[in-house]
Amino acid sequence: MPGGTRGAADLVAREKAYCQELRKSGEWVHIWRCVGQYANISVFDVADNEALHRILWNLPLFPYMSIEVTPLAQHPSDLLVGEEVA
Ligand SMILES: O=C(O)CC1=CCC(=O)O1
Repeated sequence: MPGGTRGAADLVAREKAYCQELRKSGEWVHIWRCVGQYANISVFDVADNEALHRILWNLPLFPYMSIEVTPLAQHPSDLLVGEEVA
């Protein structure tokens, strides 16, 4: 990473602020740490592929990440099926 330790710390701080902004807006629904790895699993609720692309592209750590995207659909056994989800 450019800027050594201080540059890395700045990027991580910007990543956290960006994440928290999107958590508050509701587009970044979950973020979980993968145990024993510097990795996370996140769930996004976005309008379309373009919205997800914009979010990921603008991640401060994006240039240093490996990202795998798995589109999800509602499961028919989900207790929330048929209910209005806020
Ligand atoms: O620490 C990570 O997994 C990278 C990251 C993404 C959002 C955030 O706050 O940190």
